[in-house]
Amino acid sequence: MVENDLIPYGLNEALSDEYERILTDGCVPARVIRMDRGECDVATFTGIVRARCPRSDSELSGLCTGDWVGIDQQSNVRQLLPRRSAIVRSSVSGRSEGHVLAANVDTVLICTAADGDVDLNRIERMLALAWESNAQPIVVLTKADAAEYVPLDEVRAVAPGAVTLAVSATTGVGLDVLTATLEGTVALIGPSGAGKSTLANALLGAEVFATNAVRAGDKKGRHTTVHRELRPLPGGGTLIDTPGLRGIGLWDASEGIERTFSDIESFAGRCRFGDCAHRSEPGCAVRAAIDSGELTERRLESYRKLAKENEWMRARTDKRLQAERERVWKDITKQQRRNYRDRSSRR
Ligand SMILES: Nc1nc2c(ncn2[C@@H]2O[C@H](COP(=O)(O)OP(=O)(O)OP(=O)(O)O)[C@@H](O)[C@H]2O)c(=O)[nH]1
Ligand SMILES: [Zn+2]
Repeated sequence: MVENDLIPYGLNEALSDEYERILTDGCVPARVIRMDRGECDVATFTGIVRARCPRSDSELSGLCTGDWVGIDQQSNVRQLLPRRSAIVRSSVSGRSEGHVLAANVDTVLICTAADGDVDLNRIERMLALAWESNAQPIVVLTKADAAEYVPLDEVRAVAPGAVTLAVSATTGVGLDVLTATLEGTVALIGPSGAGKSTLANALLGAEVFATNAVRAGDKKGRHTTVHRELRPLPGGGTLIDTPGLRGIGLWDASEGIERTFSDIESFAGRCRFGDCAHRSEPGCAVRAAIDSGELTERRLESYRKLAKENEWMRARTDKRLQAERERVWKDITKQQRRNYRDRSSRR
């Protein structure tokens, strides 16, 4: 196998089989490692290539970092493999679609600085986004060296089903455990200052050292290669370090919310009334859990807030979708009238 092939970028047997089934004549497999207005960098069997994205009105217009594609001999992206997962946030443009930030992500690292206010609500929001994307979340408390107290237990309690770890990129504490937990393509999310870039560099290790070589003359760092968003990790797997992943507006995340709050969902299953609002109803198992200290009022409130936001987003989307459908329908009707007129005038 050549050094530049696609295996460090995550190509495996299953994907190869899929490509074999769908690749059309003259196209070769490639993975999008960076998007750039109408063009993208893709990794191919023979190295990194600049490719042209499909036109914005094409079916493939929503291409993003992490996508597996087929490119033709002129380096045009022609085909897109079905995504195993997609991190989607509400679209800034207000269109009735979510905005895909990264595709085919297997592990989402939810980063929070341990030395500041550890915001549990925000962690829950990011968990909902991660679960919804179909990736496995890992909650990472960063900068553990700088924190007097690392609230691991408090964070574990709000992240059922996810591994929660404390790390320090500075001292290296916890990095071995984290590395061993990583699976496939890894993406980092978290607020500004959470230590995402520093952690990404620590995980990339030698790779970054090679790309940010120091010039001998003035000792200034210099990027010897262009910035890539998706890079191979030294121990296998890949890492997406996408600046855009800071955004955490939810996009239709009902399932993600259910998984994030699986404890509340299971308490709720034991409430006497099926439509219990968990406020003052008799036989409410959720209130009972709060009274016994198994659940916090904060967490219930956080759940309510995210569920409400999600409902609002869905309602808005439904309205937009409706409006878009009507517009399309009107266009079709107009076109039909025109055709009809043309035909009658030709008679
Ligand atoms: N003490 C300590 N400081 C850290 C550690 N990791 C990151 N920092 C510091 O925290 C600050 C923010 O780190 P970044 O890696 O830039 O954070 P980020 O999440 O990438 O921030 P944005 O790029 O704004 O999204 C920097 O000053 C880092 O030096 C750590 O493990 N220990
Ligand atoms: Zn109830």
